[in-house]
Formats: sequence, structure tokens, C-alpha cells
Amino acid sequence: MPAGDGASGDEGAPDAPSSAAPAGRVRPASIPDGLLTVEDHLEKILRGVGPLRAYDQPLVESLGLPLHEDFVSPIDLPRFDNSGMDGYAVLAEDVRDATRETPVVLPVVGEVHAGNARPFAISPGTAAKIMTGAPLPRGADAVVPFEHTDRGGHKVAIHRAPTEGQSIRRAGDDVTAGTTVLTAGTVLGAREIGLLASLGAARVSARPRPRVVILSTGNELRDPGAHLEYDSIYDGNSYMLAAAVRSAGAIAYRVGAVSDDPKVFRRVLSDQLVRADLVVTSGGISQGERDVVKQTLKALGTVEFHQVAMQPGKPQGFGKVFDEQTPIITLPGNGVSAYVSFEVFVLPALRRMMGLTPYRRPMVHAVLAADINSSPGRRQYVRAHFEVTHRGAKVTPISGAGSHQVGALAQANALIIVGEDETALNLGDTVRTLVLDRPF
Ligand SMILES: Nc1nc2c(c(=O)[nH]1)N[C@H]1C(S)=C(S)[C@@H](COP(=O)(O)OP(=O)(O)OC[C@H]3O[C@@H](n4cnc5c(N)ncnc54)[C@H](O)[C@@H]3O)O[C@H]1N2
Ligand code: MOO
Repeated sequence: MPAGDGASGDEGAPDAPSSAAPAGRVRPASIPDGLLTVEDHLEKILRGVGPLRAYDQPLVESLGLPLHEDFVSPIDLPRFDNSGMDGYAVLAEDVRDATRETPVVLPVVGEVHAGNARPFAISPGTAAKIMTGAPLPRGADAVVPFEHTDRGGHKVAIHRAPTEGQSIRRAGDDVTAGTTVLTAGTVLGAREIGLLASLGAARVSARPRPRVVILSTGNELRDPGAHLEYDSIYDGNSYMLAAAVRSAGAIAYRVGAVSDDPKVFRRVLSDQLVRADLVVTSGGISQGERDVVKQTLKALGTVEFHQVAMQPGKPQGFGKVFDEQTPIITLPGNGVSAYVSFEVFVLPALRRMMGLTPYRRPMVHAVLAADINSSPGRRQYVRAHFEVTHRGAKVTPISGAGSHQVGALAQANALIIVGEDETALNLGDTVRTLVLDRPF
């Protein structure tokens, strides 16, 4: 089956989260009691983060954001009849018989340049020199390009007859004032931003980019470039998450690694809220004795921690913190777990905050190039390489399935979904795949 964008199956996100689980959703039988499904946890998050309030933003800042309201053109484009060529404005009738052998000679009664013209008219039997974009003089109904003339100054010999209307760009032939040129929800790219600017919009109404504070936790973490003791490692996650946040179109505030001291974590978190629409943490949420995120946030009573039936990414948390009621998504510390959890939970939340739908990456169907075994009870996100060959979409699992294997993760450009109840996918099967890094 060719690569498609069918947002099919159980990955299709609820675009308008409701307060109850959608009717008809079946909990896979193999999921052990006590674990949430991926959809359960995602729904809690999507219900807890609303779209940010839209405001007028500078045009270029709106790149990648959806337009909040229909945009009705206040003006015509082109604004006025103007020349499409450098040449001479004439009355077509006057030069109807012009040929190379028998050119028609007309007096040149004026010259109009783009941005340097006054209202101007020509009488029958005369011509005006005109440049591309300059307003057409009244009385003219064609433009003869320089190449069909002797380029004369006081008089011009025209040696090819133009058709009526030739090289004239009529007012409103592209956009008519009063028409809706972009509808609410249109994601603004270079073409749309160019159009809005051409229509005189200095600002445009869009939801802002969410500001995301990223905290990683762990006494073992050091910034890249810093000295490592024998038991320390570099903080990969906060960089990865900051990059992922930016790729999603949001603003990342990466705070370096915070120690496992609950007092320190609490203080840093509270200090950061002033610039956060969302906080994302990594690490410190499983069963460890110093799981600082879980320990600190549980005490607040507003953040819930769960195990989710997925691999990687089993430990998860979500809630709101302090007086600000800032949403916080707590991700597991293993690098691959943090990445996959970002894709599955944080990306949809950011898209919802920005007003972008769909929230979740559409699924692609691809032919599997090797067997995959899976233990039941958790949905697997298998790191894989996706490509489109002359025979269609193909996906190949990458070796290195450990949640800590960020080397293998960096080889991947896709995640194969193995359902909770599935124990094997076989070479040649058509499998559900999330193709990463693809705009949607
Ligand atoms: N007894 C149990 N132990 C664990 C369980 C469990 O159910 N019972 N779950 C495992 C799973 S699954 C995961 S995932 C991890 C999640 O643990 P935490 O979220 O508490 O994360 P940490 O313990 O802080 O770290 C895990 C691992 O990742 C490394 N790490 C953490 N932060 C970073 C970072 N910013 N950059 C690079 N590497 C990072 C950390 O050093 C650990 O190796 O728990 C399992 N354990
Ligand atoms: O669920 Mo953990 O995220 O597998 O390593």
C-alpha cells in the first residue's frame, strides 16, 4: 500500500476532547489492571490544556500558526491597472497595422515609472513610456514591450501590433476587495504571509506560540562540554526536548539539569512559572528512592502519576502546579522514553495550545521489512527507518530497542506501532507507522 496519510485506527486523536471516554473505544484485553491506555492519558492532558488566547502578532511571527479569523481583503490586487512589461502604453487600435516592414511611429508624450507616477492620460495617436508595475495612463489599452520597438525617446517606432489588453494587469484580477482570501484555521506559511503583507496586514490574529519550560532532573546530569565524574553523564534530554519543542513551533526555555533535592526542584519550578505556558520535565518519576519530580509534585496534590500501557514511556504524569495552575507534563528519564512520550503526549498538547489540528501525527501504512516480536499488554513504539521505494512505502525496524539507546533513536525516522494485543508483526505485513519530522 502506498504511503498515505489516513489518520486511521486507534491513533486518531480526539480533536475536541470530551469529558467522557469516546463511546466505542475498546480497552485492549491484554492491558494489566492499573495501567492507563495511551488514549486515557492523552485525553487527560488535552482536557487540561486549552488553546491560548489569540492576539494580533507581527506577520513573520505567525509562521506555522493557524489564522484565528477569516481574513477579508480590504483592497483589490493589483490595486490599479498597471503594466506587466517595460515598454510603451498605447491604444491598440493606433498600432493595429504595425509590422517590422511597416512600423507605426507615435510621439512619446510622457514616461511613467513604478512608484513615481502622477495620474496621467494619453490621447489617441500618442504613446507613453511605461515600466513594469507603473499605473496605466488613462486612454491606453495595451503595452508594447521595448523588444517590439526601436526604444525611441521623443517618438517610437512600433514594429509589432499588440492585442487589446496586452501586458496590462487589471485591478482586482487576482484578489477582489471584500472577498475572504484565507479562512480561519489556515496554517500560515510563506505564501499566506506574503499575501497578507501584500494586502497591507501588518499583524495577524493567531494564537501565540506556547512558552515551554524544560527541566531535566538528576544529580548525575552535566551540561555537554562540562567535566564528567565517573558516575555522571551528559544531559541529553533537555536539549532533545528543547529542539522538539522548537520543531513543534513553540518557544523552548531550557533550564539546565536540576538536582534531585526536592527543595531545589520546587524552588526552580516555581521561579520558572512566570515564563511558562507549559512545563515539561524529564526523569524522577518512576519507583526510585529519590524520584524528585514525583516526590515533590505528589505533595502538591494536583499532579497525577500513572503507568501507561506503552513502551517505551510507561511512567507518566500530568497536572497543574501552584497558584498559576500551570500545566506540567512529566516525562520519564530514559532518553528514548522521553522522546517517544514527547511525540505521543507533548506534541498534541502544544498543537492544541496553538490551535493546530490534528493534534496527533497522522498514521501512514507501510510494508514491514523484518519480523517484530512484542510482549502483550503495552503498545510498542518501535524505532524504524521509513522510506518510499518504487514499490511503495517500506519500514525497517532499527536494532537497539532499549529505552536508553539514543544512538539507535537517532538512526530512526519513524515509529512502528505494535498494538497492545499484538505479539508479532511479520515481514510483508502492512503496519501502522508514525513518520517523524513530517509536517502535518
Ligand atoms: N523498579 C522500577 N524501576 C524502574 C521502573 C519500574 O517500573 N520499576 N520503570 C523503568 C522505566 S520503564 C523507566 S522509563 C525509567 C524512568 O525513570 P525516571 O523517569 O524516574 O527517570 P530517572 O530514574 O531519573 O532516569 C532514568 C534513566 O535516564 C537517565 N536520564 C535521566 N535524565 C536524563 C537526561 N536529562 N539526559 C540523559 N539521561 C537521562 C538516567 O540517568 C537513568 O539512566 O525507570 C525505570 N525504572
Ligand atoms: O517505559 Mo520505560 O520508558 O520503557 O524505559
